[in-house]
Amino acid sequence: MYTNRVRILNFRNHIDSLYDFENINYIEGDNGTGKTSVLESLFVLFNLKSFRQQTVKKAIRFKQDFFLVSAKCLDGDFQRTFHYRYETSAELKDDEGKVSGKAEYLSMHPVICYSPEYGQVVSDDQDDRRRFIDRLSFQIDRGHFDRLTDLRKLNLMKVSELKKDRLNRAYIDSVNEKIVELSEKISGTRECTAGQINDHMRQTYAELGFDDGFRLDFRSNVKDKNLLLKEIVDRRLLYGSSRDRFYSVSDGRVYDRFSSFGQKKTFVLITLASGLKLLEKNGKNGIITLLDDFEAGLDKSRIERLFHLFDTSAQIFITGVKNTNFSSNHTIRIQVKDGS
Ligand SMILES: Nc1ncnc2c1ncn2[C@@H]1O[C@H](COP(=O)(O)OP(=O)(O)OP(=O)(O)O)[C@@H](O)[C@H]1O
Repeated sequence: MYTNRVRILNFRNHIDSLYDFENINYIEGDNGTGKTSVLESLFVLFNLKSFRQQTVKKAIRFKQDFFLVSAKCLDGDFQRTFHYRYETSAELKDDEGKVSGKAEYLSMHPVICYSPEYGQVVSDDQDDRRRFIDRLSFQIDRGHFDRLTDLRKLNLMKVSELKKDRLNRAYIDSVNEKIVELSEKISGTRECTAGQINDHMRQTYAELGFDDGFRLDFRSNVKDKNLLLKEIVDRRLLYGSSRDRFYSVSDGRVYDRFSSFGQKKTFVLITLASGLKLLEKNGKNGIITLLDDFEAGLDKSRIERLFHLFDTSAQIFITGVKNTNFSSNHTIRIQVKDGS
């Protein structure tokens, strides 16, 4: 996917902005002018959710009823315009009308995104870490998406039964049978994706000559079936893929919090770049990379070496206060500010 032009209407501080893009785009502007929001609008369009810790609805410009993001894209050899409108719910259209089939749409244009607003593998919330691996896993294996949807439904059914005074054990056992089967598959897929990311990461850390070689450590409880009995005693969900956890590990030590900002940012960027390589290896192309506030906190040589990891993407969008490292690329200076 290649985005030629985007129109952003009533989206955060953007009243009605129009931008033309090239291969590598640098979106430059003072703080609060709406640089991140440009990337966010593209992310929302292609991922159907925001990377900020907020629902998409919050992006509607204050005092307005809806937002609209329209993008003229090159999809292989075809020109297509996508429109994502949010009023009370999301509505996605292309030139031919309503776009249906969420899984297919998402798999059509994978997006790799770095933003300080987007926790992913270093989020305090394990749900975000799982989601990061799931997005990559699902790009490789569409079945992963369906299995996650089914598991969510089964877990809800089990939780509602666990809340009842008198339990229907036969019902719980039959739900558990399916949960075990799905969880084993889901956790297996996640472990496999994390393993492949680790292979790329190991290689990248070595190639870049960084000695803080981090990797992802995957932990799952799906082999511990005793937890299914404990759930009945405790009356809460304890078993399955929804409890899978990911940790960042270096030299056998778990880093829940990184003391070095640069080390943490490097780890996230290398994880993302490894995700990009993994998708490419699995035949995905046309990948869009969003690098929000990319240069902040990184020295010049790190910026160059880390950026290089993404240069196979179909299109790259970088934001920053001042374009000093990418001045030979297409620069868009934005001045939206409060839009009033
Ligand atoms: N729903 C909304 N309606 C109107 N304005 C909003 C809304 N949500 C956020 N804003 C404003 O939009 C502006 C854009 O924020 P954004 O994070 O995109 O800026 P930025 O240029 O990336 O800033 P920084 O350099 O500080 O990261 C901010 O001034 C913010 O206050």
